[in-house]
Amino acid sequence: MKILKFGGKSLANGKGIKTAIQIIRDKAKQQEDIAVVLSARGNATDELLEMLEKAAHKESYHEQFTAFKAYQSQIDRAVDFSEEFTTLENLFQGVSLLGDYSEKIKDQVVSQGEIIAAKLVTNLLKKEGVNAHFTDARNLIKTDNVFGNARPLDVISRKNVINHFKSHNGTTVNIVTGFIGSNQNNETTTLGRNGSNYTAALLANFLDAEELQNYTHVDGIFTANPDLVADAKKIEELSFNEANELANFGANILHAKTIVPLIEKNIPLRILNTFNSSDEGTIIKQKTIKKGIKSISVLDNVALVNLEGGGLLGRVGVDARIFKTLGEKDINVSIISQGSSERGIGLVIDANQASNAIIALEREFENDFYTKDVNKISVIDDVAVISIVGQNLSEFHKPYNALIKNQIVPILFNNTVSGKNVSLVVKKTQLHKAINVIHGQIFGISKKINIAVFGKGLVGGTLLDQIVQSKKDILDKNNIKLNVFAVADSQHVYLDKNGIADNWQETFPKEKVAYTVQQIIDYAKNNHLENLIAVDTTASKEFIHNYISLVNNGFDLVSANKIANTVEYSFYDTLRKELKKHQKNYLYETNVGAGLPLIDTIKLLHKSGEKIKKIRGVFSGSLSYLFNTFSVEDVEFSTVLKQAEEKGFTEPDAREDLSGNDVARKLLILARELDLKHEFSDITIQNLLPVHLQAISLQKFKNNITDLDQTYKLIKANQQKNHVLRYVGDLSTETGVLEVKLISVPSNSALGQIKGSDSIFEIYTEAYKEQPLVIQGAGAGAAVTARGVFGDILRLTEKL
Ligand SMILES: NC(=O)C1=CN([C@@H]2O[C@H](COP(=O)(O)OP(=O)(O)OC[C@H]3O[C@@H](n4cnc5c(N)ncnc54)[C@H](O)[C@@H]3O)[C@@H](O)[C@H]2O)C=CC1
Ligand SMILES: N[C@@H](CC=O)C(=O)O
Repeated sequence: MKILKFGGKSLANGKGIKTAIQIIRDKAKQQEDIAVVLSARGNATDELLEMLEKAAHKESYHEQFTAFKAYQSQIDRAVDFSEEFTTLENLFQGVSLLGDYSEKIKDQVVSQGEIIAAKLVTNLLKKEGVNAHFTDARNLIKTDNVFGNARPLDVISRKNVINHFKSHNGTTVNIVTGFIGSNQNNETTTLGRNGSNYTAALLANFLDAEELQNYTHVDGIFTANPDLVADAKKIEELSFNEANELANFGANILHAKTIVPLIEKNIPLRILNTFNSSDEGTIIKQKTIKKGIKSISVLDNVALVNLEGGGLLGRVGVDARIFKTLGEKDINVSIISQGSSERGIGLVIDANQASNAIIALEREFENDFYTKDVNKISVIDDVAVISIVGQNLSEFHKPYNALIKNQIVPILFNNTVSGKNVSLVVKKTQLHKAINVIHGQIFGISKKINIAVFGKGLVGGTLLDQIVQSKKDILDKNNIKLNVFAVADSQHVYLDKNGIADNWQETFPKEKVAYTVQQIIDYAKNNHLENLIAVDTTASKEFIHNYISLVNNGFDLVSANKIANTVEYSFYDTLRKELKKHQKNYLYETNVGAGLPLIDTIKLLHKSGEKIKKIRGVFSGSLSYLFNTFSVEDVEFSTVLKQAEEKGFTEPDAREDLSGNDVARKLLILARELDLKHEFSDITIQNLLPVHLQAISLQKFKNNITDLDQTYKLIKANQQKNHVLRYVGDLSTETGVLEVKLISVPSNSALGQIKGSDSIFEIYTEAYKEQPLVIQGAGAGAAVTARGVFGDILRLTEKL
């Protein structure tokens, strides 16, 4: 036999009840041996309780009652509910007169919901030709006298059920009311939370069913609550033990007491979706094939009570007193944590009981306060418990590290001795983010990286386009979801927590709003965005002052902007200390050589102890292009400069390149990588700009750009034969000299032979003494730079 159980939503008017009837009918027609257990339909239980409350407060419940009756009768007007409706009317009237009600009355009221459901379904099935039999569970499930949460009496209930099914067998399909029973005086009782599931589990146990099929409105048990984690996936199978842990820790589709009768008889429980008949659901059984982490569940209506005191050390019986005190107040402790120093004990309890718990504990430990053995009993009531069911402790460092990287420091930990369940208490405000971080980490379904791009000019804009083009591939290949939630220029931002549109260029002007960086930080916080990266593709001297605040607020940094690495050393140093303190990363590979792997190589050589003696080369892509072209073509200097600008090689203000500042910055960045604490002012720079073009506005400079032509014509003409101009940087760690200057070199030398916008870096080390290690390639350009920034982002995603 199979027991089928249908929940309230599966029996609601419309598609629910229609489909439920079809499912039962088809199984009956296929001569499956089934019994059906039903909850109240739709929101009937809640509505009955609301009306009862209204009656107790002498408020009018009549309108709601009329609507209730209409809803319940709507599907089949032939069913006679007069007995149930009259019972309810009488009960409400009585309660209204008294202005109060007991748990016993409440049970009589709510039980009508299940009775009405079972009567209706029986009738509908009969119309479909099924030999359905209305079965009132009050005649079968006998309970104690605890109204509202009655405990079934095993022996007598078992006997009643077996006898009933003996006399109603064969083609009969028993339609049983869930949730309700009766005591020895035949007074109606109810089985408490998840009571209908409990009835179904008891029936399965008493009748040795082969399976219990629980029809719900979801496809099964998920790796996490899909309302909180968009990436949550359905679990195919769970063991009873895992289901039990999930049940204990808030997976409200299950309840521990409903699993026990199934474990006893090894009866599988299948969670199915009434509305998705093609889905196999989740099966819960004794043994499963797949091992490992199965699900994350949450308890969010909890409080953490903390009892602290130096005098607790070595004292016998403290825990016993705590539990006795709480037990007397009927307060259940779901987690206890005590350090080996015994100076503090943390207890997780239901949030609604926190005040009672504090009052009771303060009373119990009153004398211990006087003797100063206990200093403090406090409560943190805005906490939540996340339980990772199936989590092996040996693997726990992964989600833990991910939490810390996202600035979520759990308040308390707890694990089961079997090592298959770890629970964390976190601040409720961090719950959403925490559960997503853990889920992404342990299921590896896809790790979501939330990116804010500051600066949407040449490099930033190209980067955004590259992300749009590649994000699907990256998701498919690497399981990484790149979610750009903010794009900003100097004044406006376009925000979307679910990711900017692919046509962001068109959307930006429509969606943009004025902003401060703090508002973007708050946006990320309020939307629980995890794995945050801020990308600086500005050339701004001001923007870098946001770096520390971004780092403090959980962002890792990627930057094409060279300013932060080249302002005074104290800033450089402070930023690194903040990064270390917050375990954040700052990647800036494109600062020198655009997309070339230069900084990484230098770092690696330096870290490995290889002494770098000298770095020399053409550091600037734009000046490389400028002099490569100008040296060999008969063309004006200003014309080539304009071409370099148009090709995106120059800085937003090309004078940054011509002044030598940009190359000097690159030199300084490399020097600092080698632990030289140089300042920008320590660099000897040959400025290629005549004085009158240096301090004027950018526009004026552009208008007078041809003023450069005569000077460079002369310099070019005065060179030795077969020589070309190159603007080079020279860094000597031995002398500490950093120099940038224009030189003339033989056209067949290494520097003389470079083409286009190529940069070339010659790295002389102890191992690479005579023949330097050479890195050469495009040293500027939006596409290569954006690709380099993208590379940094991807490098970071591996660390997150
Ligand atoms: N072009 C190249 O080959 C390379 C460029 N870089 C660096 O990339 C950076 C960007 O260069 P481009 O894209 O050519 O510049 P760009 O001028 O085209 O774009 C800069 C963008 O930053 C925005 N911006 C300015 N101040 C801002 C602020 N405070 N907050 C937010 N946005 C702000 C501007 O509105 C503009 O959209 C520069 O720092 C440059 O040194 C680095 C390596 C190579
Ligand atoms: N303007 C720079 C761009 C890269 O940093 C250069 O020309 O090298």
